[in-house]
Amino acid sequence: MTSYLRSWLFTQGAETAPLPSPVTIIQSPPDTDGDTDDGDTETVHGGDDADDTPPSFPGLNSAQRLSPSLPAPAPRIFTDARLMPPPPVPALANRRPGVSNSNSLAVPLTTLRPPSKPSAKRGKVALAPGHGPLDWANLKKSGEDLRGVDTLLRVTPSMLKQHNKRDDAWSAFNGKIYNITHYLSYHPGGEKELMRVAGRDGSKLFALTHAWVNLDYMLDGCLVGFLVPEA
Ligand code: HEM
Repeated sequence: MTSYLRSWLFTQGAETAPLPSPVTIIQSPPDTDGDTDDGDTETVHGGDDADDTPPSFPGLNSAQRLSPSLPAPAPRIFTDARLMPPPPVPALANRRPGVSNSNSLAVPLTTLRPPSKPSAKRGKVALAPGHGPLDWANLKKSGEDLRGVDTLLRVTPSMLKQHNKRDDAWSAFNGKIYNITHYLSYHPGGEKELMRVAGRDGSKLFALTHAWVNLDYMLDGCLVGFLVPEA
């Protein structure tokens, strides 16, 4: 093939025309029949048969070359958010304090209620030195008699009423009678507050003030007996 072309070139005016450069690209008119493999190559190689010339890109006849050169559209990049919608908001995130949620796994309503505003009346008092909670715990362990009675008693309301003094104070809490005399100076709310229930049933006031306090544990060494109706 190459030798044929070379001989053709030489016979067509070898005397006047200079020799073609070793590699010459000759652009042929567009192939009308679309047949590109018929041996009519567009490139003529000089020298040997080695073909190291990269192909034209885009191809000489490609539609890309024919179309007006428009800027390439920016690639559309889909982010994760576009491809995958955000997860649904969990039901617990929508809950409102104090509002019932039909979801059975919801936190119990009692824990969703907003905390009550602290009352202006409430407040801890400065306890005397040696009268902190740990001191009270140590006093209970000391074995000192905090009850003032030998055996547990059946206490009627009228009996209870007689123990309403600072140095002899009993009070009823949930059916149990406690001698609160020794505890008065250890009470974080102050003696005065605690004395309000001396000689009477303090269950309601206690529950309204600080129901979370473990009274039965704190005063276990002060148990006097049990509240019973009048005979
Ligand atoms: C004998 C039964 C009682 C015991 C064992 C007791 C025990 C306590 C304890 C442990 C605290 C500290 C609570 C805390 O830091 O969270 C406290 C605080 C207080 N208590 Fe009592 N209490 C008793 C009865 C009462 C009663 C009947 C009243 C009301 C008349 C009362 C009024 C207060 C007040 C106002 C405080 C301060 C609350 C605060 O920290 O804001 N306590 N009490």
